[in-house]
Amino acid sequence: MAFTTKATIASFGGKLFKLSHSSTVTGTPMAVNLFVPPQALAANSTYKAPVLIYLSGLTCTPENCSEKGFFQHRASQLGLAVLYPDTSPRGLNLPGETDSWDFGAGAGFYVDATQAPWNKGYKMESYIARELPDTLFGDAEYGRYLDRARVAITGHSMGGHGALTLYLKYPGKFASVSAFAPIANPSNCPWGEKAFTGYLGGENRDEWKKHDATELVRSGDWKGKDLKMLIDVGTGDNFYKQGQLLPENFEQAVKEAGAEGVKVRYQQDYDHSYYFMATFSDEHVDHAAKHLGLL
Ligand SMILES: N[C@@H](CCC(=O)N[C@@H](CS)C(=O)NCC(=O)O)C(=O)O
Repeated sequence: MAFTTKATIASFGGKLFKLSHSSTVTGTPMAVNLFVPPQALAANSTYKAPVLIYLSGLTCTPENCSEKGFFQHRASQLGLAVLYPDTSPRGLNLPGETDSWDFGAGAGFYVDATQAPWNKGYKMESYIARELPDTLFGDAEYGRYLDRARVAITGHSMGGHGALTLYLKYPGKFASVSAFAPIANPSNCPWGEKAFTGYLGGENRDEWKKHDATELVRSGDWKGKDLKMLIDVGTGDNFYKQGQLLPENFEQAVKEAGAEGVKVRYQQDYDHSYYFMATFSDEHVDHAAKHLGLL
């Protein structure tokens, strides 16, 4: 069994499993929470739940969204599993790793670092896109609840950047994508510039483009393609007002690329907090469920 079960918690008729496993990619133990809906848990059930991966934002662990995002509410009704990974390796003890809240621990940015010392373990792209799903779906205890062929992705802020970029980088891997307040053009905002300088190198701006949702849309052949994408941004979000998110740049790139199926909604007065996610999580679950064949 690849996972150690730290806790099992009843939630909305299903179970939230708090897990830990040893990651080869990061070289550390990784915490991850998994919500399994009641349909898959019922005695003698052969139901395999499709999976929605939720990528969290800066400073988060798997707990933030499990406790106050309320994705379990609608996921339980529809028979959807939700996977909440961590946002970085923990405990590598790299110099400066815990000095700031927007870089290093809790701020892995869902890229594979190329720069020392971060290239030792800060490989969150490989971890989320490959190692975690491979390990989970192959696991004797937890894999049996899940349908590995039906996976969608969502995320918040840094995790919204992760969801959009992984979706665009790995066509076909995820049935749909959604995002709350995503860092949509990291090459042009302070959070992204700091992270990409540290993880990818300040001189490598061409490399940055491969990890920037706006640039990935700009450079790809998306004309007439249905991107199956839902994005919500709160107009009362201070990070939006400070220019950290830049969803308008993303919208402009989508328009120029001629892509279809991208819905960006500006939600009046909502801020950057989990009050915002909890308000719209049912709708983001429905978006994923539609593309996973559950609605
Ligand atoms: N620590 C930062 C805020 C960081 C922040 O807002 N993080 C967001 C993601 S970008 C979050 O989800 N925080 C955890 C929470 O609200 O539970 C500050 O002091 O301004």
